[in-house]
Amino acid sequence: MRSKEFRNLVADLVRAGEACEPRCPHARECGGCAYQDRAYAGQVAAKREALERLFTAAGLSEIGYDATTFAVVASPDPYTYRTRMDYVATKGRFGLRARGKFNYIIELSTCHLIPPAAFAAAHAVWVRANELGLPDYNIRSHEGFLRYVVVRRSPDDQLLIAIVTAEGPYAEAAEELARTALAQAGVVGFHWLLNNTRTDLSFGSPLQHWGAATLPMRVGATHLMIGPNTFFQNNVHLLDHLLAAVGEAVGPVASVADLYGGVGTIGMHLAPQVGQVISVEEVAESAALAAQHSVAQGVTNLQAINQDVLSYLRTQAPAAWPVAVVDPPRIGLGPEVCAELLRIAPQRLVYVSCNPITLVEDLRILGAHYRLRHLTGYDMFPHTPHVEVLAVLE
Ligand SMILES: C[S@@+](CC[C@H](N)C(=O)[O-])C[C@H]1O[C@@H](n2cnc3c(N)ncnc32)[C@H](O)[C@@H]1O
Repeated sequence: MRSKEFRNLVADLVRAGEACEPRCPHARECGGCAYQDRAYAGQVAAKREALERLFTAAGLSEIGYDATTFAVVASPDPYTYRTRMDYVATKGRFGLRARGKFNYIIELSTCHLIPPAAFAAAHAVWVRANELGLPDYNIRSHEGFLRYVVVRRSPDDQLLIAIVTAEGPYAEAAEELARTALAQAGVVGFHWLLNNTRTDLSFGSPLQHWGAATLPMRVGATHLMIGPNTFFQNNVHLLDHLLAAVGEAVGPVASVADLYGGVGTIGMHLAPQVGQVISVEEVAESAALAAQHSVAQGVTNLQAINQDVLSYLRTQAPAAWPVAVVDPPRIGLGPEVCAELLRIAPQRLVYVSCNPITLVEDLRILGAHYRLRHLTGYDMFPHTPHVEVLAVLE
């Protein structure tokens, strides 16, 4: 099954579920939420059914998949769950893309994917930008300045705001936007990021910041920090559950490789229960934050390595560590990383996947030497077709 086919299958199954009144007035047209008009329990059941069909069609039962025990864990709250929202500023509108229409932005007066205060802070920056006469960015003609207002939000509702802009003579206005942002409830810092390319990305190189440079993210007993560009797990309500399941799957081992380690969210969680964590991450800023987190909290058994996973694996001897956790981006591990894992052959692989299609491709390769011991879905992205899966192989 291809990604598009899987998305369509999820959509068809969700649409066949029980209807409900969406909480958001924009839900029927906004691309941010596709399924708010379907009861949440039905959304979770539909994702379970879609995954079950995917895994069965892929023949995963040959490596130990058991449809009778497979479940998808619901988000404790399907609203206000996100740690990041990227609102587009273009052609006098501030909001998200219309469903199925890349170039049309729905003007949002509210958004239920983040807490009201987080939306209000981002919106206040947009309102002030208009008062200052700051031109927004035209995504067709590529003229203008303000491209995105990004809000990063911590589990305890502190906020980091960023504007992503093209180049322009607006340093004073940016300063004024920073003042506005920092006056909003919960905002600890404001970043000005430059994206001077034609590529429509809500990331950019840091130009200047006001207030705190990073946002404190407390996850369970762990204290982490993220910058405006750094990856962080998406769902504040379900993250503890996912981390607990990863911890249980890893167990009290001598060492664990945390591959695609990011800022150390999983590695720091595992550090108290294992002898050593080796966290491997290719983005320098994230790897540096993982190292800072361990130093700041007196964690002496986490080593943060700034390297591409494949090149790191090529330096490792067979049985280098008894357990590896892999949490790759949507493209998955791919054949080369899988081949290296098969060569090193840790006793257990704990795979956190944000893309079931690439997970299945990787599991078919890893199935040459591994059996599936556990498979659970996590609905980290309510109201969207996305779903996370945790797979444990031995
Ligand atoms: C899905 S995120 C997981 C991050 C982390 N495990 C967490 O829980 O926050 C994937 C991470 O892999 C990193 N990454 C992507 N490709 C990589 C590669 N080839 N080698 C190392 N890290 C990579 C990304 O920068 C990102 O931080």
